[in-house]
Amino acid sequence: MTSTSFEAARTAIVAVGRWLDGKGWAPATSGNYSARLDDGGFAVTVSGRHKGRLTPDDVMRVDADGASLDGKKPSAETALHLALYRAFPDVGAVLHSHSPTAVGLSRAVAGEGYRLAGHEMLKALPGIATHDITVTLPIVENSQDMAVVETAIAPRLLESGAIPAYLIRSHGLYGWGCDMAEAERVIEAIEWMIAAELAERSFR
Ligand SMILES: CSC[C@@H](O)[C@@H](O)C(=O)COP(=O)(O)O
Ligand SMILES: [Zn+2]
Repeated sequence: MTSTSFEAARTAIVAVGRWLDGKGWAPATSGNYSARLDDGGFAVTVSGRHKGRLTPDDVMRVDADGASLDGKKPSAETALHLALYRAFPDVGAVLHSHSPTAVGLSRAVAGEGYRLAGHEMLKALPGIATHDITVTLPIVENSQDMAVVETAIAPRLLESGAIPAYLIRSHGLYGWGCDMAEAERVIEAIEWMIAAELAERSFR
């Protein structure tokens, strides 16, 4: 499923906000979520709302250019969501989380990516059927100008073996999937692998 009704998207987005906040991955109004709609538009979280306390009214509609269709103010990062829907027609949902572990990794590690290798959890990512693989989680620099972030990440998304996630340094994690369940799985799997690597280092 790559698109859904607005009402179903609202329900799914409210629920995913509660889940991410419960994990500690959506503090202090951070994060934003979206879904592709049947009518060609997109459901996205209203800017500035606490994502663990969303109501259906905190989920709004935008067109493919990000213009508000109901007078509300869309997420400041709507352009990053729309870029993913444009690049991948089979993407149905995009999630953005702000976990301390993922952000800590992005600050501690220099360079343009972080390699994840050998984890059984890699099989939670779409298209991966073995632990015996190395993937790169791209890291791009943060900017308040979404066009700058989008330009930095665009070529990385199309690399061979690219995974459906990236980190913005000192900011947070983006993950996506064909539907909300797959996007949740991607975020949860990446977060888990980052936490596992942190645990591994602490044991050494
Ligand atoms: C402390 S709020 C973090 C924001 O600046 C931003 O990064 C974010 O994730 C939420 O912005 P929003 O406009 O509510 O979608
Ligand atoms: Zn953010």
